[in-house]
Order: sequence, then structure tokens, then C-alpha cells
Amino acid sequence: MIPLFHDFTDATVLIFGGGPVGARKARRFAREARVVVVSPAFVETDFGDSELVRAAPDPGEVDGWLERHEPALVVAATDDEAVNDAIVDAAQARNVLVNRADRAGGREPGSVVVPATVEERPVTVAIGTGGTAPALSKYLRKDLEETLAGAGEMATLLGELRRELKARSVPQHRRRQLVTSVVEDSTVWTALRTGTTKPRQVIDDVIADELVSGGESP
Ligand SMILES: C[C@@]1(CC(=O)O)c2cc3[nH]c(cc4nc(cc5[nH]c(cc(n2)[C@H]1CCC(=O)O)[C@@](C)(CC(=O)O)[C@@H]5CCC(=O)O)C(CC(=O)O)=C4CCC(=O)O)c(CCC(=O)O)c3CC(=O)O
Ligand SMILES: NC(=O)C1=CN([C@@H]2O[C@H](COP(=O)(O)OP(=O)(O)OC[C@H]3O[C@@H](n4cnc5c(N)ncnc54)[C@H](O)[C@@H]3O)[C@@H](O)[C@H]2O)C=CC1
Repeated sequence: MIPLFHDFTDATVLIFGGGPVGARKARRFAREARVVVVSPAFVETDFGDSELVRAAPDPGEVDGWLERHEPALVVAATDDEAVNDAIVDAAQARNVLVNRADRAGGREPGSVVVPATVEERPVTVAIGTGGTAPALSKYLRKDLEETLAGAGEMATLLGELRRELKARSVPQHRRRQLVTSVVEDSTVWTALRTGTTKPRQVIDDVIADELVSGGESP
């Protein structure tokens, strides 16, 4: 499987099944997409910002739900294998992406797996185990949350630094040296994590040094 980042803004994600798994996927996708969850019962209370529809479609009715909602992705998270089978068939027939929660292997074309994710905006890390050990994905996600502390601010800082160096027509090889030296600087990481220095200060210092030294290596 090849990991890709998919933008679901303005798209619909249709989820069948309102148990713990359906709720977890709903919370995940509702951060970006319009999410509709179809289930005869909603045991969980937190579905994020999703629309909940009480219904128990049988296999023959599943396709009608896809026709009405025109989703970009369908999630099969019911405990009924025949319904999950019908969801995969309907999604394939309509060329819609499908995530099946009750299978680890033997996947069909167009099927996607939901990874564990760490988000330090705008940094995103996705973890998968090819379906072998989801509990390990979860464990590694928790571990990485600590490792990535400050990465979002670092990304924002470097983005601004690149833009400002470009605007000052600093040559490409020199921009690369400067950006790399900031990202590898442990004192900058510590400053971002502890909040002792603001990203703006780091950018101003790099640019001031550059203007004084006229582009000599640090
Ligand atoms: C294939 C996949 C399909 C998909 O759902 O996309 C899938 C399938 C299955 N999961 C099962 C079990 C568990 N899943 C979790 C947790 C997560 N599962 C997620 C993804 C995936 N799960 C995809 C593969 C990802 C990969 O490659 O690693 C995560 C990462 C993302 C998310 O769901 O949001 C989320 C952690 C999120 C986080 O915390 O960050 C836990 C842990 C817990 O609940 O505490 C358990 C119990 C422990 C265990 O069994 O490991 C079962 C057996 C059901 C049974 O036995 O009946 C199946 C079906 C099967 O294996 O047949
Ligand atoms: N991918 C993952 O991370 C995991 C997957 N699983 C698998 O995913 C499935 C769902 O897990 P849970 O949420 O824990 O199960 P659950 O049994 O608590 O929830 C299933 C939900 O589906 C609903 N449902 C039943 N028939 C339906 C229909 N025709 N249409 C719409 N909804 C219907 C039920 O009312 C219930 O709310 C399980 O069968 C299990 O095999 C389990 C744990 C983790």
C-alpha cells in the first residue's frame, strides 16, 4: 500500500455503523469532510461534527445510500458481514474509495486503510502496519506525539523563512544552507518547545546575520 494525503474538504464521507469504530472514523473525517453516519443505534456519544441518520439498510439498500449522498469515501464499520460486503461492492461499482473496518487483508481495488495519525499542523505523520497490528500503529502514534512536539511551529517558521529569503533574492544554494542549519539547530527546537523564543525572532536573526555577512557560510 502506498500512503497518500487526501484532501476531503467539501467532500462527503458516508459511514455505515455507529459503534466505537464508526465513531472513531467519524471523528477523524469530520475534522475536514462532511460526514454522514448511518446506523440503527448510536452507542457512542462523540461522532465529531457528523450528521447521524437512524436506519438499518439491508444489503440490497446500500447502493441507494451511495446514490443519494455521492460520497468520496465510504466506510464499512457495521458488525454485519453481509452489509459490509454490499458496501464494498456498491463502492467499487461506483468507483468510490472504500474503507472496510472488519478486514486486515485480501483487499479489493479502491480500498483504503485509515492510518493512525499524529497532527502538529501543518505536519502530519501517518502510521500503518499493512493491517497486521493496528494496536502497534496506536502505540507508535502516542510515542511520536512526544517526538514531534514543536514540529508544527518549526514548519511554519521554515515556510516563512524560505519565503522571505526568496523575496530578498538569496540564491537557491544559500537558502538551502540557511534553512537546513535552522532545522538542524537543537537550540531552535528547544526554544520553540519551551516558548522562550518566538519563530519571528529566529527569522529576523537569520536574515539580519545574512545581510551582515553577505552570504558567507555560517
Ligand atoms: C486494516 C484496518 C482497517 C481500517 O479500519 O482502516 C484495521 C482493521 C482492524 N482493526 C482491528 C482491531 C483494532 N484496531 C485498533 C485501532 C485502530 N485501528 C486502526 C486502523 C485499522 N484497523 C486498519 C489497519 C491499520 C494498520 O495498518 O495498522 C487505527 C490505526 C486507525 C483508526 O481506526 O482510526 C486505530 C488506532 C488509532 C489511534 O489510536 O491512533 C485497535 C486498538 C484499540 O482499539 O485500542 C484494535 C484492537 C487491538 C488489535 O486487534 O490490534 C481489527 C480486529 C477486530 C476484531 O478482532 O474483531 C481489524 C480487522 C481485522 O484485523 O480483521
Ligand atoms: N478497524 C478497526 O479499527 C476495528 C475494527 N473492528 C471491526 O469493525 C466492526 C465494527 O466494530 P465496532 O464498532 O466495535 O462494532 P459494534 O458491534 O459495536 O458496532 C457496529 C455498529 O453497526 C451497526 N449496524 C448493524 N447493522 C447495520 C446496518 N445494516 N447499517 C448500518 N449500521 C449497522 C450497529 O447498530 C452498531 O452500532 C467489528 O465487526 C470488528 O470486526 C473492531 C475493532 C477495531
